[in-house]
Amino acid sequence: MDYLSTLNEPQYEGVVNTDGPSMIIAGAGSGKTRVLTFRIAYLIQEKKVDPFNILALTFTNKAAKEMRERIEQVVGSNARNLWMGTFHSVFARILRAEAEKLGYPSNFTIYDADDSKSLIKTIVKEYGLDDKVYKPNVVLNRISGAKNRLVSWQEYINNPIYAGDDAAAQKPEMGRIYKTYCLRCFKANAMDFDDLLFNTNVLFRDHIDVLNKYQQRFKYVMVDEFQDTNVSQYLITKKLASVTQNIAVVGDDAQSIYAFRGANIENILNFEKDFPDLKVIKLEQNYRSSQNIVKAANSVIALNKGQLQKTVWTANGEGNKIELIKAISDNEEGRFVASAIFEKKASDSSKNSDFAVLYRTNSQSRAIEEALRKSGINYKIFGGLSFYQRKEIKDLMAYLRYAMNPEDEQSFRRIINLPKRGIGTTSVEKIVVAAFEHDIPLWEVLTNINSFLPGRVANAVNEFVTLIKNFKISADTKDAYEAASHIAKNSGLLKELYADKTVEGLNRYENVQELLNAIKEFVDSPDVEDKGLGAFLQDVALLTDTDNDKDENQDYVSLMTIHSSKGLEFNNVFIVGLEEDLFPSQMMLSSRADLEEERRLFYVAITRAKKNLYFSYALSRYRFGRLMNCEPSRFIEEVDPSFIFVNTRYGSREPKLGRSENPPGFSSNYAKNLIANRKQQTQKKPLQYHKPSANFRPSDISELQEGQKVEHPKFGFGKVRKIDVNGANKKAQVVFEDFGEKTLLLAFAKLRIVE
Ligand SMILES: Nc1ncnc2c1ncn2[C@@H]1O[C@H](COP(=O)(O)OP(=O)(O)OP(=O)(O)O)[C@@H](O)[C@H]1O
Ligand SMILES: [Mg+2]
Repeated sequence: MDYLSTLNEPQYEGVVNTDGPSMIIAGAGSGKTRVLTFRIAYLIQEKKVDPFNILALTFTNKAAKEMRERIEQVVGSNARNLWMGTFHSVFARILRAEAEKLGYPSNFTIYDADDSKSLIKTIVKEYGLDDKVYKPNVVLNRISGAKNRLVSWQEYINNPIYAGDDAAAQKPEMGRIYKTYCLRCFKANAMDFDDLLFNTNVLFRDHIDVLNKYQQRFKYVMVDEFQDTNVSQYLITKKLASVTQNIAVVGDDAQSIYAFRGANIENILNFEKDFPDLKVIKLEQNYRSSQNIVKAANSVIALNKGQLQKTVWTANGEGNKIELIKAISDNEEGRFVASAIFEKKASDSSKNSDFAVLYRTNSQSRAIEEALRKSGINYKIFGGLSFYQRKEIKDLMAYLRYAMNPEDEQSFRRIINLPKRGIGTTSVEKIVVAAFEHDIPLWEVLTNINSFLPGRVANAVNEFVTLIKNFKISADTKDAYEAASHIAKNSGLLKELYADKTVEGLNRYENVQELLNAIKEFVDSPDVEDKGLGAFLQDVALLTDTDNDKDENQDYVSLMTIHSSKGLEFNNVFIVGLEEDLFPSQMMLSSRADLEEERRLFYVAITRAKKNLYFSYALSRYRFGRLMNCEPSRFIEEVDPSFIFVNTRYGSREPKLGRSENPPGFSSNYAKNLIANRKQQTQKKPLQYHKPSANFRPSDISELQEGQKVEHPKFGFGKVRKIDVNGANKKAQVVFEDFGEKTLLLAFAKLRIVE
């Protein structure tokens, strides 16, 4: 068995000790995921366990897919029957099978965060409450928090301790909104993401026979990234494994980064209590990264007080130091990243897929994206406004969802007047309220609309009903692709998009075609058993940020948030935007616990790198629509400086922003300056614009030359780097002393030529 011979001693223990509970809490890159993968292969191949009896819970569907592929390499296609996926996808599947026990039909809809928010908005409005007090986001977070602690709306209302004592909880109507939200979801045959876990808990609590069935089925349970499970997820796992006790969990407390979403690090302690026969396995050797990277990561995480003691070392070579790059602006940062990738590819023939750019927030991708595009480097953004969040895609998806479930209120609202049928929002409200007040299904109101609305609108609704009935037949009788094509065509959506001949319109049309392609692919895939529309919709509803991996065979640089990068590895990693208030995030500075979570996030980012790691920061950046002056992140300074090298080749243009010129981490004064600056500047101010000189008069710039010095009324003095005569739009690229490079359209630019 050659795959076992590649394991070190404790990894081997983790693989072959398949009976009874075990837990591996170990540092990044030490092979935890690999142990789980091999353990499954071992169960199937050596222990002759039927894959049907194995359940493996991963953090993303992508991780599940990769594990499955690796297992298939060992055991062959037999691995297909494994149950492996995210908590949400596995339990959505169980809930579909058992839905009627909870009073749901099996074709229930899964509401995404937008659906949930818009439902909350509606409820807040219906109650005549102020949506500045009851912000949909805040309310949703609160409801989500309650569900993840398994606090039902009844408990929330009856027992104020559940509501908590923070500002959000003090709002008196929160309980009522929670209640109505749940009732409306139920009525719409819909579950939100948190319900998938909450309802699984209810199912296993109230239906012992069902629990027994799954306990017997899943004889071996495994959980990756255990540190990020919440209470609700933990309870489900615990219950499933409580009979056989064959459970293995792996994780790293130093990588716990979802406390803000209810992940509970105490699950590690609970696990020890709940499974007293536990075998604890330690992995200490990191196989992923160079010495420099491992040591740098250790030096950072050592600053956290609340960590379990762990050793992480590597036998890998020393490797290169971390390169630190300073940029004047976010755009320049993007260009540096692009140049560094370009040069690295040229020097050692790396592929695009060897690179990842990691950032704290999705909005940072813009500058990086632009620079990569200009350099002709293929890239892909994970997360953010993904394909499935685009309007035209959501529109068609709403039709598909509605054809499956005519009680789905959010989809109904989206499509009832799309394309326009003359059914206004007042009529829509009347319909929804009628269903609620009479306590009848929405579909019943629609099919008896003449009793509720006056003639003209009623006629329009009747036409809509006929259309949906027709769609329903096709959803019930055809495969997902045929049904979706039929619906796209006959709903009028495609026609409307086709009629729009603008570039955006064309794009939208192509996006819809692309969705149909994706459905075709789904239907054609040998891994898919159920080829119906419902199965496809469920698949899409449960996509996680890193899943959207359609063009797998292409070679691209990965752009993603650090949160999404968990568990992944790349030869070369850029951590960009290492600036105070961005990373660590401004919102995470209020308590030591929050700052420690940010630091763990930094640790996760560092440990994604195998060979080369780059840090970058910009001295100014557009945020919230304003140009902000930024300071380098404290995290840069927290890395032991002996592992860092300042790359002045990229960051050579010194800005004049009154900052300390010392690169972070290199001078003992640096920390003092940083602290002093931070105290002075608790509130970030936008950069001061230039005051034009007294003799400022715009010059005739039709003759503007490269190399000339100019004055701009806002950006001050600068030098013309390049003039671009491309068609009618003559542009100048000017490097301003204080604002970095700007591209100005000469037809509009007010410039004084100084010399
Ligand atoms: N014994 C080994 N021999 C060779 N390579 C190994 C060994 N163990 C792990 N690796 C490799 O090290 C890398 C990290 O392993 P893995 O992803 O399983 O670590 P992990 O502990 O799950 O990391 P993370 O905490 O980031 O999720 C992988 O490329 C894996 O193939
Ligand atoms: Mg892992």
